[in-house]
Amino acid sequence: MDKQAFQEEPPFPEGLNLAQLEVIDYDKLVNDPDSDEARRLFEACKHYGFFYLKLDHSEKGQQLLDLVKETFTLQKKVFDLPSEEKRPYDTGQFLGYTAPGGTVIDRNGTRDRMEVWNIGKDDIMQPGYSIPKPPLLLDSQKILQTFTQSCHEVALTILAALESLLDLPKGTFADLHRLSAESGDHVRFLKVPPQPDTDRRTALGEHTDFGSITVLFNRLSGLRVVEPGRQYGENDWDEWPWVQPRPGHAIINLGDALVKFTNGLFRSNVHRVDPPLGTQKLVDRYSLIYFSRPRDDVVLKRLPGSGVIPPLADGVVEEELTSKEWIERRAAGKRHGKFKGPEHWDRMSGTESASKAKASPLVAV
Ligand SMILES: O=C(O)CCC(=O)C(=O)O
Ligand SMILES: [Fe+2]
Repeated sequence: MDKQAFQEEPPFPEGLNLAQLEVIDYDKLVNDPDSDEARRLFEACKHYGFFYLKLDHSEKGQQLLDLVKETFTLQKKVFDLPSEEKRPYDTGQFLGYTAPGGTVIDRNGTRDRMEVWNIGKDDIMQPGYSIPKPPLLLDSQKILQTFTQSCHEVALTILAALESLLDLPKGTFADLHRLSAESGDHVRFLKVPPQPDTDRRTALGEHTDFGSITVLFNRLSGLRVVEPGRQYGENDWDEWPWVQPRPGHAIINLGDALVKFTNGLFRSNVHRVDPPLGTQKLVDRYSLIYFSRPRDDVVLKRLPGSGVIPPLADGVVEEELTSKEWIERRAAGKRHGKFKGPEHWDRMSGTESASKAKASPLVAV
């Protein structure tokens, strides 16, 4: 049996230019946050800002993989609900349901080719929140809670290893990302349906994630990233490397908050989702994602007290934006009805230009 293939999915297409991402062992990070593995993680965060997290040979990791399987089944059932049952939950807000074509994916206002359900962490963990949901999701509170706790733990484990190498006081990141504090963390169900051969387009446009650590599970081709240091012209759109999902692994990427905390030492890589290729183009593409973000009230600025984080350049004054304000600004006009044109789009951007410009070489550990 090919260990790199998902048995229940059509095979990953051959001959694609693949992103060469590091593989980091979750078990080693859990057991020794000061190991060589942590140093490799640190280098991967400076270089690609994306890496694989190997989960399948530890008990904790395997528990998460079992949950992922269960949650994939749940999301399929949720998206299989008839449109009229889903539509009432599409209120134009970031959290809740977004029907296909409900967001714009570029500065020209092109519509997406995906279906999304964003479920807030506070809604999942705090019973009083209760954003309206269909019975299927209300009945699944327990599995969503366990998935949230498990992914949050993954994020904190990664952050603890990074914190030590950033020479920050122990517990800095744990405090900035408390599970019990209000924050923009959320679970995302994402479905990209097959597209006709005559009209195939990017499903989710290029972007950086807004928060700290993204824990992503997908099974098909589609995800594409920017190769560090490579400058892409308009015509090189099809040269972005593809990320091949690996059974037993999560794909992890860093978001804007970590770029801001580290004054650009870490990279929040620009990525997008194209329709799958080969025989994978015939089936629905699902992803299951946990976005971890700093507490709502945290101001996204260079963290003090580290000799490793580069100092601000002379004359640079950082903006005073909280994590909540940052997410609102970035998400604000992406809903189709709220989009106000290319300049408006540019004002919603995050750390994309820094991500594309910078290239820290991968240092071997
Ligand atoms: O589906 C994927 O592979 C990536 C999705 C993504 O980048 C996102 O939802 O922010
Ligand atoms: Fe993303």
